[in-house]
Amino acid sequence: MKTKVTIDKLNVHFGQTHAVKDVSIDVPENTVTAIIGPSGCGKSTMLRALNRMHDLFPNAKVTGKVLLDGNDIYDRSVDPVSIRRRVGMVFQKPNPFPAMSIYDNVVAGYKLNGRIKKSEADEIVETSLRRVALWDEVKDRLKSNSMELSGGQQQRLCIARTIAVQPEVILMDEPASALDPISTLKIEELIEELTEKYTIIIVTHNMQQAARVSDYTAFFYMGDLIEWGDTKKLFTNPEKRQTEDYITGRFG
Ligand SMILES: Nc1ncnc2c1ncn2[C@@H]1O[C@H](COP(=O)(O)OP(=O)(O)OP(=O)(O)O)[C@@H](O)[C@H]1O
Repeated sequence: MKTKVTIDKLNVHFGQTHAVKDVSIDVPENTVTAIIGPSGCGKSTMLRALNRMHDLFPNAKVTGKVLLDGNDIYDRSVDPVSIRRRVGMVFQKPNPFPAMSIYDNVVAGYKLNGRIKKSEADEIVETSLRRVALWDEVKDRLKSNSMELSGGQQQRLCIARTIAVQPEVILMDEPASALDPISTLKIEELIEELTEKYTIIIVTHNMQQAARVSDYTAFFYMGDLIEWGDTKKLFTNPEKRQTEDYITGRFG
């Protein structure tokens, strides 16, 4: 299987805090990798290092390498904006642009590439909304404000906005933790479908969710990667004692 993202001896510091410690992981293409671990162990920090979001935090220092298709995204010649286009992100709380319609939200990122024809925008909106299974629910009110949607619908809209720019990798930071069980199920089903086209890395607090949606799991503890590998194996026959203690609920 082709490796899409190679994380090689990655470290992230915030001043004195060493949040991610010498982490190396290979992420195979068209799979879901879950990042799990107790609060504060560095999951979100790890995720944000994968599309250079830390460039936006003046106190963050990233060392080591992150390769996308073999090329270092931290290389000096690389424009971080182009990386964020290839590596999209979905956040914990649905964050549609509040002043915009459903339609405009979907094409918002795409339009940054320059002016587009209405027919092209129409097609992107329909394709993206169909892919997140939201089209039938909203096709008759595309010009309504996005805030009129439920939380679960808003999150699917945000995923549609992310995929509209045709990324290669999608980072998801607890994408379902603010949602009810039915919306959560829809997001989980969607994640599975999206692996046909994308490589997905998801941070989740919910171990059942990690076990349900992911092919590979990485367990972090206090900034260290304790163990990573096949999800079924990690949850049934972990190699490290700390992993076993965590997945059996002995701490965290
Ligand atoms: N912008 C920042 N400035 C300073 N310290 C930070 C920043 N972001 C994260 N940290 C610190 O880095 C460490 C890891 O935080 P991170 O948010 O990655 O953990 P997490 O595993 O995602 O936690 P949670 O599950 O609670 O969201 C923590 O000690 C946190 O306080």
